[in-house]
Amino acid sequence: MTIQWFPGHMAKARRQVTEKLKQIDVVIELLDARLPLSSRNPMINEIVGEKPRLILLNKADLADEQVTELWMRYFKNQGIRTLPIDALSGKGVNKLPAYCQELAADMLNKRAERGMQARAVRIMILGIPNVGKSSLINRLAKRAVAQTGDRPAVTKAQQWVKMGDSLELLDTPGILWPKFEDQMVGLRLAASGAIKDELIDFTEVALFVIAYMMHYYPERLTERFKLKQLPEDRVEMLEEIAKKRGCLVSGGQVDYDKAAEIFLRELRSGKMGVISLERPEDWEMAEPIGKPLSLSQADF
Ligand SMILES: Nc1nc2c(ncn2[C@@H]2O[C@H](COP(=O)(O)OP(=O)(O)OP(=O)(O)O)[C@@H](O)[C@H]2O)c(=O)[nH]1
Repeated sequence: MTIQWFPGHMAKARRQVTEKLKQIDVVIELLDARLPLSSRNPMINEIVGEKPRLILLNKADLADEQVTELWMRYFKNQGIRTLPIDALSGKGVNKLPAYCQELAADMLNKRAERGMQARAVRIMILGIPNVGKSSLINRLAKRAVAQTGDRPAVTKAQQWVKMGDSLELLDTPGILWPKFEDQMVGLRLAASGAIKDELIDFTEVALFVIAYMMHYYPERLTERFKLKQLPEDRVEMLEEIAKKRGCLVSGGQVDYDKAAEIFLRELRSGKMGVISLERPEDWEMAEPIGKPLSLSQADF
């Protein structure tokens, strides 16, 4: 699904989320474990405010476990609890109810002090498109309440889904936009498959990922493409990939775009192993790896 994120739509999305939040005790912020900050809404702290929050690092099955640990530490330092999960297989999801109960303890205690009846903790899921919100809702509800993947925009009344006696989940997630102002974010989202292929320049995105892998995962490249040594730069690396995958045009020239597309498909299908596309330190670097991509708000 491509969402046309124009300023009016962002304001509307924010209003809708803010409205839903009034009924919520604990917010579940869903991020992509491979690119947590790039898959995060830039105004999330302002939107969520002081409400207790849990960050779920979804698609952890596709991320580098060691890097996921660095991210958990990063968010812990900001006072936010994280849980890596895989919404498809359900791995990690069973810990969620206990975490939500802990985060809602203040609210529950206050109610008890005032002599009010105990009630279920109400939670909702917030995240950018394609991060796995519907997959998680279906997993938590143990049935298909939210549709995943491509679907027409169908509006239906929101409902609470009971999760045991102590938790209630809002069956419609809050959809927010990513950070458009940062072009590196666009590259990471494109690499992860979050942006429609028709809208991306394969070569640009592949060169970004190649540069990243030459730095952090050089042996994956040499092993996958059977190279004795790593080439000098990323363009040479893409040339090698083109040669290995038979992407040649007449006159012996290489077809960069075809090679880039093949490379990205191999990356996304996990053929190069689990890979994280950003690390906390990338956000502190003066010269980021890779070059910017020109994406507009309408591309998401
Ligand atoms: N490998 C892996 N894939 C996942 C996981 N969670 C979701 N996906 C896939 O990611 C894609 C997007 O999942 P959805 O649940 O539709 O995401 P969403 O956030 O509801 O997306 P929108 O409806 O666009 O807002 C689907 O192809 C899912 O199968 C996960 O934990 N691991």
